[in-house]
Amino acid sequence: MPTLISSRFLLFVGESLHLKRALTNSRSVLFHTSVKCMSQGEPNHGSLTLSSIGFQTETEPGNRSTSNKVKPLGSPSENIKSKGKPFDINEKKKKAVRVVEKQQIESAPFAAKSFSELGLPHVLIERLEKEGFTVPTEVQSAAVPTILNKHDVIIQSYTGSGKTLVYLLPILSVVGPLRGQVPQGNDDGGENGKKLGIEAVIVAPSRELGMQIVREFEKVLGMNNKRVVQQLVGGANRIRQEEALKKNKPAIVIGTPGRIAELSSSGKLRTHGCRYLVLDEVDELLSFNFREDMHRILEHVGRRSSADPNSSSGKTERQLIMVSATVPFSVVRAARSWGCDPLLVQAKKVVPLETQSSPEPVSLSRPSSSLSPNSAMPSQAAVESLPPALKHYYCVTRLQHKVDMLRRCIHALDAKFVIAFMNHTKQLKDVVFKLEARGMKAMELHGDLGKLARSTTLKKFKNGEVRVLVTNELSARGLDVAECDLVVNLDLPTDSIHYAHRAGRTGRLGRNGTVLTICEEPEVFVVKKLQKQLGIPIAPCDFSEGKLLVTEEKKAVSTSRS
Ligand SMILES: Nc1ncnc2c1ncn2[C@@H]1O[C@H](COP(=O)(O)OP(=O)(O)OP(=O)(O)O)[C@@H](O)[C@H]1O
Repeated sequence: MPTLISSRFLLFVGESLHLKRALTNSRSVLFHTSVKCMSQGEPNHGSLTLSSIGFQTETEPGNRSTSNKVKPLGSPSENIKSKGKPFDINEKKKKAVRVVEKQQIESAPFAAKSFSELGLPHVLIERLEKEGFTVPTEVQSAAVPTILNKHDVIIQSYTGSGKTLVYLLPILSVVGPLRGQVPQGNDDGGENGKKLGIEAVIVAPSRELGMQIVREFEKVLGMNNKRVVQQLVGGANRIRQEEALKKNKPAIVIGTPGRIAELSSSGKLRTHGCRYLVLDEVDELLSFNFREDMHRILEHVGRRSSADPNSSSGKTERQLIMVSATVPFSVVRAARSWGCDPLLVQAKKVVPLETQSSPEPVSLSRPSSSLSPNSAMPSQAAVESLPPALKHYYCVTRLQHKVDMLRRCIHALDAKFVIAFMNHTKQLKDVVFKLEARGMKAMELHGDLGKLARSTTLKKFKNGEVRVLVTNELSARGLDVAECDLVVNLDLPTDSIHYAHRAGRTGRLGRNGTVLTICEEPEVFVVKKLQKQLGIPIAPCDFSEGKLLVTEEKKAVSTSRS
């Protein structure tokens, strides 16, 4: 059902955006132009070549591209220079142009040995090194140069592979005090003391994820430059956010769809000059719940590139960056609607989106998907969404013994940071009570708690005061607790996408991690189907004498850590 609804939302957004254009002015024709722009290229279903991504030495019609030089990936300063020029968003006649430098994607360093290979400014690399970031991950190696070359992109890579830095680095290369050609010490985000307004909007589906992204930006920016970024998450004091926007004039805002849309509607957040729109956990942001807010954001944050080359709206062409570990076909469709010639970037490949032609069965994301005939097929949306080193198990027990099984598993694996997922908020308290009664420190985390309670709980979990975080889908996406060594499904996730995001809270950035699904006998076939959809082994297990025993094929093999 959620997929059906979200695809309806997409149709609604797509239709209404186009309809609006058609009704308001003659720009309706331009929609067709932009569609053409997306389908004109030669059919190419392999890796990119210069011609397949439309490399040309002439200026394209309209103002889409004005650059006629290909810069090799190894000339960082050139790359930065060409796009770092300040622009005056108030000068309406002078349309802001996003210069797309076509690049030879094959030369992307899919496993760069250092950040300096990626075309980032020196001052930014220095900051990264100070914070302990020395070697880029594979997806960072592939995606950072692609984004620096101004392509609209979908970034798909498994959980915990560092997708936040994938967009953070290109943005900070161009926006704020660490950008390429600005002398150090000028922390106003612009040249000659001029403020440039909001240049990047980053949208995340939950407050926790929004705040986490803010902290990642602040970490890289350093203490003295924190004010370049402003959080705009829901639940926080709106007046204070408005005052901070006025006073600090941040270049980058990060928030949840509701609060960003609210501030935009009230005129307190001006984003027409925005150059980057990032949708983190994009498949979640496309859900029905966010439809109106996302519609507002997509309409008001910059201007879709090539949507309207002759527009006099005064809006800047924005670069669209969509990110998730799971990319259902709805995201591909959305990227085609809202972006221009978007590329799909994965850890080891960069391909044009036209190659993603076959929509997966709609049933995939439905809660009932596990029962559908197609559900035993590997899911394009969810494969390669999980770190390969994760270990997956399931065990069978009665409903009333689930918490006891959870406790036995924690002891057997000597797990220190455990996240236990359930489907219904009301049941979380009961599990916390049972664990605490047996001397195991636990706390619940869900959306009905206030902002302060949520952040206090998370803080206590992160600093080790709480061993088990009992939570619902709220914590399934994006939450980054490096030490988390065990994820337990006390209730089955609704589908493989939800399984992937829950499981991905452990085993982050190459660490070890275990995922245990505790189910009842009649649910075992669902686990088998999840296993096939995700393309991973989920081994049956049991716990005996403080050890985890794999019970497959009647063999009992001890895999205890101790
Ligand atoms: N190159 C790097 N070197 C060291 N640490 C890194 C690097 N890149 C990212 N990290 C760290 O790895 C952790 C995971 O990164 P991040 O949360 O961006 O992953 P993700 O792919 O977005 O995960 P998810 O899909 O679950 O949201 C973070 O703590 C981040 O600071």
